[in-house]
Amino acid sequence: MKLTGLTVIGGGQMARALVGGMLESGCLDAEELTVVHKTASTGTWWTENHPGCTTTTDTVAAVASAKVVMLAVKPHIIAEVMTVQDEQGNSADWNDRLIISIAAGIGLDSLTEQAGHRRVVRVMPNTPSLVGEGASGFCAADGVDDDDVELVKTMLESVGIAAQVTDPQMNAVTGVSGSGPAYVFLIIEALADGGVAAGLPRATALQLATQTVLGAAKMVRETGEHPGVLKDNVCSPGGTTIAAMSTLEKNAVRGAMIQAVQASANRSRELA
Ligand SMILES: NC(=O)C1=CN([C@@H]2O[C@H](COP(=O)(O)OP(=O)(O)OC[C@H]3O[C@@H](n4cnc5c(N)ncnc54)[C@H](O)[C@@H]3O)[C@@H](O)[C@H]2O)C=CC1
Ligand SMILES: O=C(O)[C@@H]1CCC=N1
Repeated sequence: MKLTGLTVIGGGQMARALVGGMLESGCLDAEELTVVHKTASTGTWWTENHPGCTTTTDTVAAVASAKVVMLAVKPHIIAEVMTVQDEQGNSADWNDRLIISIAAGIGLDSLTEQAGHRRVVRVMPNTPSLVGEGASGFCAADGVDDDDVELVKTMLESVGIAAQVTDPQMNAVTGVSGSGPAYVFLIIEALADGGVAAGLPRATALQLATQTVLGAAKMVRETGEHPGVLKDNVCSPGGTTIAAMSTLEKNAVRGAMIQAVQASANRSRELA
């Protein structure tokens, strides 16, 4: 299934990753994409990186020409976008369009009220969508039919995996996978720092750290084993790893990670 008539409002980091991944996967052609941007440099980025797409600052016209509208601005800009008017004072017509919001925190009740209809899907994607390894959660309002759900799943699965959850669970999705790449980037950076501290050249340490995270994630996914079992398999009795694990537990890394997820989920609730 190909996506046609997509207008994306806000062409920043997440739109670049998600829509960039969809274009790369072939689920969307650049000719079917319109990006509404605020700054000239963002418009230039899209036309240079995805030739064939349309860029504009006219939200009202871009909504009028769309079948599907993706809201990819910061949460506090959503209300401004939904009530935008053009120079002639015409408002955007959100009717007859599937609305997909990727804004953290903004729930379906608020989105449907602002859209004036209930054909609305809330998505929480993540930036690895850019390389086809995204993890997205989504929930749909009751005006969304099975075809729309299939379309959204096709779109998200073209860049990774997609899990359908409830609207309240979207905050937890934000804590785990929306914000999650940042935690993992921090871990990779810290692993590499440790390698440098132990005497490795920076480039070698970063290469080994990156591949280790990739390999460990792939093992969990492909073996289906519980991560605790896989961890135990690395810990030789009296060996190096259990010495390291003891240090990680003393420094409460497990608790820190749980609290990080909760902090992100709580912040997502606050953004509502
Ligand atoms: N960055 C991430 O990893 C993720 C972000 N999100 C959500 O995606 C949304 C966008 O976040 P980012 O891409 O990180 O932010 P960003 O700041 O990189 O992108 C937002 C873009 O919207 C533009 N913009 C502002 N007002 C506008 C308007 N009236 N019309 C058109 N464009 C306008 C800005 O100039 C900017 O280019 C947020 O709601 C965020 O919660 C969701 C999942 C992950
Ligand atoms: O930090 C943020 O608010 C956004 C939402 C999830 C990831 N980035």
